[in-house]
Amino acid sequence: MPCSAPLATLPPADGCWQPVTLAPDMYQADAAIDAGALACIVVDQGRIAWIGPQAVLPACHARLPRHEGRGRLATPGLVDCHTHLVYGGQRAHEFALRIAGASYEEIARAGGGILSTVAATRAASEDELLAQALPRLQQLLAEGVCAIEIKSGYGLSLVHERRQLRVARRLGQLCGVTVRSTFLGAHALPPEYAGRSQAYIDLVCSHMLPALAAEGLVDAVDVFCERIAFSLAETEQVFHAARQLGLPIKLHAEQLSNMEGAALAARHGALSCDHVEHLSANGIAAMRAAGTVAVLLPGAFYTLRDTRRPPIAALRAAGVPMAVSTDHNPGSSPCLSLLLMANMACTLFGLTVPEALAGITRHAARALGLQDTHGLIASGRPANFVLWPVQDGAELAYWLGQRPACTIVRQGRIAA
Ligand SMILES: N=CN[C@@H](CCC(=O)O)C(=O)O
Ligand SMILES: [Zn+2]
Repeated sequence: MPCSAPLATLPPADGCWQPVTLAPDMYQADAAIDAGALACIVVDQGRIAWIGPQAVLPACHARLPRHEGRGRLATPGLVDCHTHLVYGGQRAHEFALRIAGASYEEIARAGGGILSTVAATRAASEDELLAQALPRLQQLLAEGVCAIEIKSGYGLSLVHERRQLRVARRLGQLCGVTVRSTFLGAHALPPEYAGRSQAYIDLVCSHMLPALAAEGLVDAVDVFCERIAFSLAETEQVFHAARQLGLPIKLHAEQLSNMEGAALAARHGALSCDHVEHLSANGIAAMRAAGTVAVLLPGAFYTLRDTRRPPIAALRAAGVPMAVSTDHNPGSSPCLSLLLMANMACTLFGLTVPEALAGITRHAARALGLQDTHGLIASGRPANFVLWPVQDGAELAYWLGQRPACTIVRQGRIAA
């Protein structure tokens, strides 16, 4: 599997990758490339050193080894910007309950849903969580993912949230992939705090978050703002705590109802608001003003057989960047294909193909604050790109359940 070998043992990608074609809007060339012209990507010491037409490759790069590009289509490494990849167990029985007519909210209110995964996650050791998450990550990486967000939120106590975040860090090291870890302690009310929501949020803000941040385990902070989770006031309290620690924020916003969480998050400078099926005009305006990314999660929409689509036309008209992610989790989106999500963003939500491809690269990188290093092929950046055996970028969103045999350069190494 692609990440079972330590990154350092994989062959370096240094050299001239040619000939390749470059997907439009996914690169910044150092010399103008005519549409469809064969190009070259130069990697030196693990970084992209030059991009341009083969014909004008600077002599200084000619000494580098040559890698066969076979005319393949080059895109940046994919970015999966919203996952809950580390957890114990699975929830297939809830799938059966929903098919029989129960709703996600009803299952959650009856003590299932997120809380059933909390029980399974707490029961697992750190090594067990790692062993369960690793094959999931490997599947995503095999499809070209080069950066991924992993949230906590199935521990809901200091010791158990720490365990999830530590596994996220270990996965990044083990697989040589950029992992952004997001603290989602305010994902659900743990059973031992039933009826004491404010006390739990106080614990999250004054104890759990500062301790985990001090251990270097937190890159961003998220909240599930919803009628089955946390209120607007509780959400804002977590945002204040995050900002005091200088941590960026994100929000699970307007998934099942309009809580006006997106507007609140945007006012706090959120990197992203995610789900957003019930997003209001007010929320869109605030996101536009703040430059907040809308992260679309068609896997959850599909799995929960939702009928309310995110307001794509209004987001597009406002110029709010739209990212697309798997939302991999055992309840609402047990999905391990970002390309399938690009397909569904088109078919279910009405994104254009270029929008969907920007959604799993450039805009997804921005949703993680990684816009300067990921999501675009450009000189000076770490070498993260994929060479696809297709002629047309539309093929990436077109095939259903097919994993193209691609060449993957991740963190300057040939990973596949
Ligand atoms: N909506 C909240 N959190 C997850 C689902 C978590 C679960 O059901 O386990 C989501 O993003 O869809
Ligand atoms: Zn989520």
